[in-house]
Amino acid sequence: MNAVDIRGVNQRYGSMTVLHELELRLGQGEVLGLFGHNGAGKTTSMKLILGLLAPSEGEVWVLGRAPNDPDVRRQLGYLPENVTFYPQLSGRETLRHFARLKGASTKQVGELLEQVGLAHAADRRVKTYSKGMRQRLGLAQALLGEPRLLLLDEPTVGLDPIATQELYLVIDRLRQRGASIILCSHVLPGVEAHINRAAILARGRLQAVGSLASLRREAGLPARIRASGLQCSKLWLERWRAAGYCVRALGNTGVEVNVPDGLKLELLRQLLGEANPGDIEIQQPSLEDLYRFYMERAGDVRAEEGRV
Ligand SMILES: Nc1ncnc2c1ncn2[C@@H]1O[C@H](COP(=O)(O)OP(=O)(O)OP(=O)(O)O)[C@@H](O)[C@H]1O
Repeated sequence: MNAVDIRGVNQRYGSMTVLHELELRLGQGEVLGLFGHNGAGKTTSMKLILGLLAPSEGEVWVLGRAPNDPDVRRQLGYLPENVTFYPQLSGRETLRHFARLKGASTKQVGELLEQVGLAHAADRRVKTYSKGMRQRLGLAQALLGEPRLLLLDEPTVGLDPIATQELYLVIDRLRQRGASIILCSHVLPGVEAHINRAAILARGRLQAVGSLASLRREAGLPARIRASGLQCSKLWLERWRAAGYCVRALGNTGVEVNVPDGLKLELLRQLLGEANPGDIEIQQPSLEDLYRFYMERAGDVRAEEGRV
């Protein structure tokens, strides 16, 4: 049984269709990154999973049942994009309040505050919390009741780099415990190591879904090899340019070459066998490179939104 099964969903607001033939599955214990431009349909997809919207056409199944089934709701944790709390309550009181609403045990509260790094501020009023602290409290709220499925909308907004890393570690731990997670984000750097698959949505259509390795294969984007400390870098520049590679000099002794994935090892063998580089750096296409590729393939979204 999948944690989430979205089959052939078209979603309309009035006469506007914002999701087209959406097919998306989330396996148990899997972390899926859902990425897309503003207005791509990420929050709408989340609302369908939460049972806050019924699909105009198609089916949505969550943990094998209808999304609005009360049993499913108890097993769901949600961190909304703009999380708000009662400013007069302390962090601890806030979590207790949400635990009662959710029918979860309040015994977890102390442990959760510890887990998100808020134990020291547990009894301070939320109005004195920084944005990052409120975001972490939002995450603790989503974790109440040990949900089997977590939906995190922009969880790293407002977090500093160390707090962001800590949040990813929490996600890793939850995955190890078998939770299934959908993580929506505009912040791509750093997230790739913490997701199993990425789904890229543009204009309400799923452009790609898969592991980073499979998206790299499908997109066919080149890897970048940088060699430095070469005695005859000009020779390598000319040789690779003649072979049709995109290549540029890096200072007097370095070369950068863009090479299709299948030819990467061959070029590395040449370099190591025939030259004596001081250092070699290999850069695979990043999640940002892949995102850009699929967005461009979907058409210029910014033009449609009137931003260019
Ligand atoms: N209640 C609504 N009524 C009408 N249109 C809506 C409503 N909610 C969203 N939309 C439209 O649906 C489309 C998808 O919106 P959605 O909020 O799902 O996008 P998103 O990918 O979450 O965007 P963002 O990254 O900006 O949060 C947008 O064109 C948006 O204007």
